[in-house]
Parts: sequence; structure tokens; C-alpha cells
Amino acid sequence: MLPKVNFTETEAYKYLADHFIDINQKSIKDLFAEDADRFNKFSVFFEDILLDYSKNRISDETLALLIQLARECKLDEAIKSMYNGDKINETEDRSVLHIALRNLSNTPILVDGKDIMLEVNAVLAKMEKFSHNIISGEWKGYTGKAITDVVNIGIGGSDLGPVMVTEALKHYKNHLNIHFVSNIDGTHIAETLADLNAETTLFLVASKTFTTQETMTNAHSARTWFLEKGGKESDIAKHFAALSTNAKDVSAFGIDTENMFEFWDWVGGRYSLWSAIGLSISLSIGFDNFKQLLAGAHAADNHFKTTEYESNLPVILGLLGVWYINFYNAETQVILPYDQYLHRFAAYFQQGDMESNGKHVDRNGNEVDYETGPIIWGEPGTNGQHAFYQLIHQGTRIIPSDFIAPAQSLNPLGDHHPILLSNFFAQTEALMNGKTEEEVTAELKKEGKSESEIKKIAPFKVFEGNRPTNSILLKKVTPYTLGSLVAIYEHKIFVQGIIWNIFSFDQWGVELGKQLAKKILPELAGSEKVSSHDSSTNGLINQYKSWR
Ligand SMILES: O=P(O)(O)OC[C@H]1O[C@H](O)[C@H](O)[C@@H](O)[C@@H]1O
Repeated sequence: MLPKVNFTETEAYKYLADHFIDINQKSIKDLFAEDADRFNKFSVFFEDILLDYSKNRISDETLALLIQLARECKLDEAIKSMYNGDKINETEDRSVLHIALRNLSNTPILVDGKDIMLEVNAVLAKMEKFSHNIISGEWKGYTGKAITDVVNIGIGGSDLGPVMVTEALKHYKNHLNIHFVSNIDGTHIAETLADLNAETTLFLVASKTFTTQETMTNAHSARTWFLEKGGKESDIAKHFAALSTNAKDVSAFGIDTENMFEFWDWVGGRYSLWSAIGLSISLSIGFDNFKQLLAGAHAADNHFKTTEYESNLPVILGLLGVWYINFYNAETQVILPYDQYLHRFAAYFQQGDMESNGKHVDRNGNEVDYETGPIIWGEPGTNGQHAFYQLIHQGTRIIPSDFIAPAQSLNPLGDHHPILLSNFFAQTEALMNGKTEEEVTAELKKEGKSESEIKKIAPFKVFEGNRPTNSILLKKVTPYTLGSLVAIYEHKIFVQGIIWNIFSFDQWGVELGKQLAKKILPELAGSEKVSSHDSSTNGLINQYKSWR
């Protein structure tokens, strides 16, 4: 059981509310001027990852109070509960043990009295063997040819993690071509299959439940395509594997359970890339690299579990988010990786964060009267700079921003990387310092503008500054550091869920739309007009029927 503390009723919250009024008088620039040691004070290393959080609207006192808040919300108890395998996903009566999937130390973790590490290791061994067989070409398709293309069919947590990681670690990939089909839109699978050869294609049907409409529909279409291209029912075992918790439906689909890679109900979909759902990753970069990914995450798990809050990256990131969301009314959090390989990182954490903490009922079942999970968004720099940074610099909203960059490029081409990183450093400095009216005036004077011209144009060129940022500087993007980085963000989400007293590991909010779609589907058949809905829904359905 998780603690159930209303954080707005804690001592720390009251102190923070008072403190907010004081600290709000000062700019981040003032705070730097006051304290020569600010960078050292507000930056922390975890192995080859440096988090610099000094460009935030915080002082020593803010941090101390936020840590007091975490203590009063019994974060330590909650962390212990998760690591012990307690059923902290109470609304689904499940443990939450993605940490077990990467527990390379093999310390026993008990669920219902059983050490789950035995099963975890057995599946990892099976993934290792399978990856080796496919990559080496020992595994043959139905005409005796080696596999060249792998298609992962899955959606949500059974897609986003593998997509993000295979893209992030593309530098480490082997000869296999990895494709992802998620959308129910027939275009996705049609365009993917168009260039593939059934003789050399392997499909991974990735679904925790093995009931998800999109995935099952796409999997059936893949099966039909395979049979139409000349494969026989008896060849399916050579070309289809399943990644699932649902053995019964896997065999009903016709996939040999020999080719099923199992995981368990204590793995949340959006936390499942470390499980059998990561098979496409292991196929893409090899099992040894996949294990490095797990090792990096495991190291971050140990950091989160054992490090005092003052130097604990997920705790600091989580508390800073609470500070902006609940005291500054920040609505969004932007993630800006200055690394092309990380181009799906923000998209991945849109599910990770928003499906976890997009909740408005607390752990006692009561509606909350404070804000919870932010809207997560972002694109890689510098693309974002030329698109939406205008609003971050001069818009009316406060947008806490995470800047992420590797010090070493995996493609050190000419002066690309120094140019990229000069932008990374410049942006957080600019967001903090802004540009005053005096500075703008001086600049315009230098350009030879007249007094009246200056007066007219100056207000538009002023930057308020004081916009908060975190900088996460990695030595290099490797399977290991990526594993650590992802795990740090996962635990940040956990910290925030605990403070907000919400359940972060269920996702009931996605059900209603699914239910209604099931009801509407049969109504789309035939040509008779539909009148069972509101006038808007009826009108849209009927127009669709007349146009199709
Ligand atoms: O893996 P599956 O059971 O197919 O589920 C795929 C996805 O669908 C659901 O709607 C959930 O919102 C996601 O958390 C989940 O990852």
C-alpha cells in the first residue's frame, strides 16, 4: 500500500507557499549574482550524466523545502513498496516491477511469495538465443532464406519504447531492417509491407493483452499478406513471434507458444521496453547491447533507491516539476534533446508521463483540487528553435524546459557538433538572462537607428528572461547511458505521482473512447442513417456514409 498524504496539507507545502512569494521577487540571474557557487550547488552527476539544475527559480531554501515535502509525502516508504513488489497499482491489484526486468544483480524480488527473477532470466535467455539465431542467419524462413526484415506490430507501450530506443541506438544497429506498424489506419501496414519479401520477413506481434484492436487487426492483415505471398499455415511458426502476457490468445492466433516471449501483469505497458517487448531492440542492436541498456537502467534504479534526495536525479527532477506545476501554474513540460538519434524521446515520454500522471482522482478516491501531470511535448534541437522556441522565449506562459545533449557525437562530421552544442548552451543562457530594454536600446543605437525608430521597435525585442531550464549533459549516447536516462525519467514520474497522491500505474482514461468505438463500428455498416447519438456525432457518421 502506498502512503496517502494530501501534499497541500503538509507543513512543507505551507512553507513553500510563503517562500514562493519571496523567491518570486528574484530572477534566476539575481540568484546567480548572489552566489558564486550556484552551479556546484545545483548540479549533480550520475556516472556519465550531468544534471545542471542551477538555472531554475530556486534557492537553497526552495530545495530544502521541496525535499521536506517529499519526506512528508513519505516518498521513501513508496520507493520501498515499489522495489519490494507490493501491489502499488491498487486499482488493478498489481505490483509495479519494471525494475525487476533490469535487475542484473539478481537479488530476489517476490511477488505473491515467488521470486520472479527466475522467470525474468529465463525470458532473457530465450531472447538472447532467438536474437542470435535471427541475426546470424541460422534461423531460416519458409524458403530457406535468412531473415532480413523485422516488423514489430504493436501500439502504445508495445510500440513507442522500441521505436524510441531503436532510433536512439541506430548507430549500434546491425544489418536487420526494423519496421514498426502501430496505427490501425491501413496505410501504415500497407506502406510497410509494400517493400517487403514474405520469405525473409519476421513479424513480432507485440501486445501485453493480445486483445488490442489495432494490433490484432494489423497482425491479422500481416498473416493474410504472408499467406497470399505463398507462405503456408505451417510456415507461420518461422515468421511470426508473439510478445505478450496472454498465452491463450497467442495460440488461438496460430502462433506457436515456442515463439512466444512472455512478460507479466506487473509490467506496465509504458514501462515494458525492458521486457520481451524489447525484442525488436535486441534484434536491432544485438542482445549484448540490449543488456547494456538494462545495465544502465539498473544502475539508475540503484541510484534512485539508495541516494539521498539532495543528489538523487529523479527526485530533484520530480520536485522541480512539482514546484513549477503547483506553484507557478506551469501547464507543460518541454523535452528538447540536442541529438537527432533522440528524436522520439519526447514522444515516448508523452505516453510515459501523461498516461501515468494524467489523473484527477487521488489515492483516496477523491477529486484533487490541485494540478497533476503536465502536458509533455518536444522536438529535437535545433529544429525546435526554428519552430516553437519563440513562445518559450517571449510567450505568456512559463514552460520548464529540459535540454539534453551528448558531449561526444556519434557522427563527428566537420564542425556540426560544436555548432549544435553552441546552440544547446546558448539557449538556456538566453532563456535565463533575456535581454533588457536598455540592452535592446544600446544595440539599436549601435546599428544607427533613430530615437523614434528605437522607441517603436524596442518593446518587441525585449526578452524577459527568467525562464527555467534543466541541462542534462551526457558523455555520449550509448545503450548504457540511454538506459540510465530513460530510467531516471521513469522514476521522476513516480516521484511526482507520489507527491500528487495519485495512482501512476493504471490508465482507465483510455477506455471510454475504445468502448464507444466498438459500439459505433457496427453502425458504420450499411447505408441507413444513424440517429442514436448526439446531433454532431450523427451528422458526422451520416456524412461519412454518404461520401464513402
Ligand atoms: O500491449 P497492449 O496490451 O496491446 O496495449 C497497448 C496500449 O494500449 C492501451 O490502450 C494502453 O493505453 C497502453 O498503456 C498500452 O500500452
